[in-house]
Amino acid sequence: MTLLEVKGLNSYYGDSHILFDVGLRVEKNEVVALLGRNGAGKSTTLKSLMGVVTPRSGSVVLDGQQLAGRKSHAIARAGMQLVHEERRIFGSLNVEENLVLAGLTAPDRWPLARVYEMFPRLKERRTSRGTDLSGGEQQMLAIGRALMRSPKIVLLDEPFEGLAPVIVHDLMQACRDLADAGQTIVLVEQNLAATLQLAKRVYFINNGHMAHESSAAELRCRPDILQKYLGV
Ligand SMILES: Nc1ncnc2c1ncn2[C@@H]1O[C@H](COP(=O)(O)OP(=O)(O)OP(=O)(O)O)[C@@H](O)[C@H]1O
Repeated sequence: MTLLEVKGLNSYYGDSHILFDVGLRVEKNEVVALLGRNGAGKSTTLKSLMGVVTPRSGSVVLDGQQLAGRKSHAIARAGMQLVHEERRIFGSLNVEENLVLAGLTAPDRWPLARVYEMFPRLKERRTSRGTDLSGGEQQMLAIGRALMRSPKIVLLDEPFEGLAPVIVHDLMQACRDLADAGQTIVLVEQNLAATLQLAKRVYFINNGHMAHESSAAELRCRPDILQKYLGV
């Protein structure tokens, strides 16, 4: 079943046309990745889905509901969550307060215990303030906050960026558990190995245009595609 269907998305920053008729589809329970060179438009795509950037035209249908043109808070209520690259958490609040606050206005929410089961590290650190967390813990908290709202779909913008390999390993495991539990995810990530381990399908975006779609399995034996769209 298709959970998210995006068609003909055009987004701008001021007069700069950034996304050109972007389209993509995500099945329920699927992990889909969006890859592309720096500045290709990956973050802008996620922001356009979430209403952080308002697309000038196009359609974003989540579970039968048209979301294009709506405000982010309305899109969040409809079941979408974006975990920003810059991990928006409250530094002065502790882990548990951050989580509880995230769930407060949600129409539906995960029990705290379920987030702690997914991220045991957050349970250990539940009384620590946001500012006292490591980068990896902050990322776990940012994802945990999104999960508190029981989203139909989570958009992850470079979750592994700037993290030490050992932390990436732990976070990867948590993301895999999340995917195995049926969470639908759209992932933007520079770490190709991690992306291909998590995602089932991959879209390549090039200069704001959706350029190619491939299964992760195919990509593992087609370095030419990676070379063409990522230069790696
Ligand atoms: N707030 C902004 N105002 C103006 N232009 C922007 C803004 N944010 C991004 N851009 C431009 O839009 C284009 C797409 O940027 P975007 O951040 O979506 O790319 P990306 O694929 O996520 O790249 P990266 O991997 O470097 O994060 C780039 O040319 C970028 O310079």
